[in-house]
Amino acid sequence: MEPMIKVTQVEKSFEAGSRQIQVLKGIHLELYPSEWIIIRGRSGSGKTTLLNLVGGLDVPTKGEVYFQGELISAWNDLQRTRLRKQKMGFIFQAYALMPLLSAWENVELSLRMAGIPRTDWKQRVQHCLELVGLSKRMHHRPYELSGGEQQRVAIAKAIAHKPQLLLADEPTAELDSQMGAQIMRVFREIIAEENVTLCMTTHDPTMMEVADHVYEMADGQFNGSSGQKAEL
Ligand SMILES: Nc1ncnc2c1ncn2[C@@H]1O[C@H](COP(=O)(O)OP(=O)(O)OP(=O)(O)O)[C@@H](O)[C@H]1O
Repeated sequence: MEPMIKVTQVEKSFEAGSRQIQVLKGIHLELYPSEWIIIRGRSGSGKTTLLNLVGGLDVPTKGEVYFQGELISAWNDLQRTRLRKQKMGFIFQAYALMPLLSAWENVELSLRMAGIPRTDWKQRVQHCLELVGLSKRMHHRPYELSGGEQQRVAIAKAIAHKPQLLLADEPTAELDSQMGAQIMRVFREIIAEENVTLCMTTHDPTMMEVADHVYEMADGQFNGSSGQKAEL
């Protein structure tokens, strides 16, 4: 089977005044369809930088990033934006919901932005909100929801247009451990139901056993991989 994502010998440096800071120092990563991987590491180790490269938000200084066999690190901004819009969904630490819109309207907005025909909205919004366990809170606005519920709306939004790859940057950082575990269960269900592939970052050691693979990032490099799937 061909990997969905392949990262080969990737390096990334940033200019800081007259200095160059090398943040990624030779990363190799393969992510297969319907797999769930976690990139774990301390703050500043380079997790977000790597996720941005996998999601085509940025390009490496050296090395290659492939998506479904296409060398996306050589693509221009417009091509990468189009790819993100069609095939990827993003989830962040802060839930990024529209505060005046209900959960339902937030998910609907995501379908509108993705250019999905209006006739498909109702069924898809309902399905996504049910999938994240919010069937009883569909018409609540974000301020009427707990942090965990808001993050679940954000997940419903991110999967609404049926992306193949889901990228989640510290999705549980703002939540207590119980709500964090609930988000992990939601992810597992989404992978099973929607055949989505998930790449997420965390610095929480308790999250490790849920994924297919855990990559430990330290100072811009992987310390080897580990981790076995466990029951939630
Ligand atoms: N655009 C940029 N310009 C300069 N330095 C940057 C830039 N983006 C990231 N860095 C630096 O790269 C290093 C790694 O940042 P990154 O956000 O990837 O780490 P992280 O592991 O995701 O950390 P956190 O868990 O705190 O989000 C940090 O030292 C950061 O300051």
